Amino acid sequence: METTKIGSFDRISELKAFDETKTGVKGLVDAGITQLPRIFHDSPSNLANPKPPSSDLLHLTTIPTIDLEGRVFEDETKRKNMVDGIRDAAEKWGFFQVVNHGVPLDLLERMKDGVRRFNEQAPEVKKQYYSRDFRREFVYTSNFDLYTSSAACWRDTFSCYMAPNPPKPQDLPAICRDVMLEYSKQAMSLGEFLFELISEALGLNPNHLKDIDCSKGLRMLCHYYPPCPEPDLTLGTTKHSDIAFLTVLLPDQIEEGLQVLREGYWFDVPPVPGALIINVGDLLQASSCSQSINAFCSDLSQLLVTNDKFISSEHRVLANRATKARVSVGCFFTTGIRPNPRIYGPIGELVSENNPPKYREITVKEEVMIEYSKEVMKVGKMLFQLLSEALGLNTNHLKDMDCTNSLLLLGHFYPPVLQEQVGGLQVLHDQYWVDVPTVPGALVVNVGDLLQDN
Ligand SMILES: O=C(O)CCC(=O)C(=O)O
Ligand SMILES: [Fe+2]
Repeated sequence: METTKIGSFDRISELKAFDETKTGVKGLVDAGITQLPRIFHDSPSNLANPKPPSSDLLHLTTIPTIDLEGRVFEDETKRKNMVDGIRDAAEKWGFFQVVNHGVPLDLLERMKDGVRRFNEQAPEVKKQYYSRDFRREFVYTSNFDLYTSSAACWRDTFSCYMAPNPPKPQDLPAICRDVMLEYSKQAMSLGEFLFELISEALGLNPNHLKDIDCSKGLRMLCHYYPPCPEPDLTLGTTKHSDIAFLTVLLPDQIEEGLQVLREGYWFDVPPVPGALIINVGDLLQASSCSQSINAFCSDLSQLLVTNDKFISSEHRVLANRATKARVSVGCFFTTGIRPNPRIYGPIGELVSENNPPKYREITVKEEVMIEYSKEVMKVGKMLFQLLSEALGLNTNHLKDMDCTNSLLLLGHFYPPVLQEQVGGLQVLHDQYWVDVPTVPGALVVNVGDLLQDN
């Protein structure tokens, strides 16, 4: 089928042409396209939407909703119910919704309006923020992984680190500046309260997770999912788990679209009026991403802190089949860009003779390695598809032989002779050493012994 064959059209040129418009998928909708461009066509296996047979639904219903009423009044019985509810949800789903969370409902609406307004303003204004340079304070882009994923998603996003060092107001677009600053403060305060409840749910002192800085860094990702002309051929966000301690997600109440993977089935997250969706991220404790990154990286990716008590579930967003845009705002509690990396590892109190530590300690720098290795896995999968086709085989042939199952990451440092962009790598070709030229932003790929030995 043409849509799954990555090598059957000039994908890179089409990706570049799309990227250079700097107006994202919203720009395609404005141009009136009625067919989905090929760069967005995803594979049937990624699009599959297996639902559990009805008998299985008895024990797997839906993600729980927890009432946080009493957050302000410090009601002890209510607090115990919250803690119990969170423990159960975080162990079984890694996801829950919260109502009566204390964030003003009109602020939720104003925040979503801010995201809509940014994306729906004149293209010339938006374009000045479009970039793939994530060192910038505020970045608007379409698909962070545009050039590395096997299919682009029907989604545009803007993002910004809001804590520990909030941006200067003038670094944020005027159209959503005030509401971003106001909403992120509220999300921080809710997050701090949730980290207290989560600490208690783990049998720890309420301040434990706050004291190890889990609630200090906040990254905000605002997504815009315009109506998709062919929503059965692509996704809004592909399957992933969040690289964070905890995520507070403000969903659009109108449309469903977010799904959580549990026991191999995709569960829709139902809209609950006024609710925020909370999910455990990889740093609080991941289990799912470990399946994709093995070998050396597995003990890094299967992170830490709760020693497997809580799960970081994989989730995705279906392409928007409604007539109006769907928006969402994710607030990710993360270690952020911290000058002195602190070490995270399974919390001592959660480790015992019967429950030995499953993960070793990692530093924040290793968190970057995990993020990088996840990206490299994606590039690798795409390259193995192209290599299979180059060998005249079925696109998935090498992947099906498990060639993409494990990854060994070696970080080399050559002081002080070699410098970045200076080169140094040589390949023996016809008995001559040929320099590998430096190409800015490029990755060097080579065939290994296992793919073909001579
Ligand atoms: O848009 C959504 O509902 C979810 C987005 C998400 O999962 C993410 O940004 O990590
Ligand atoms: Fe996510």
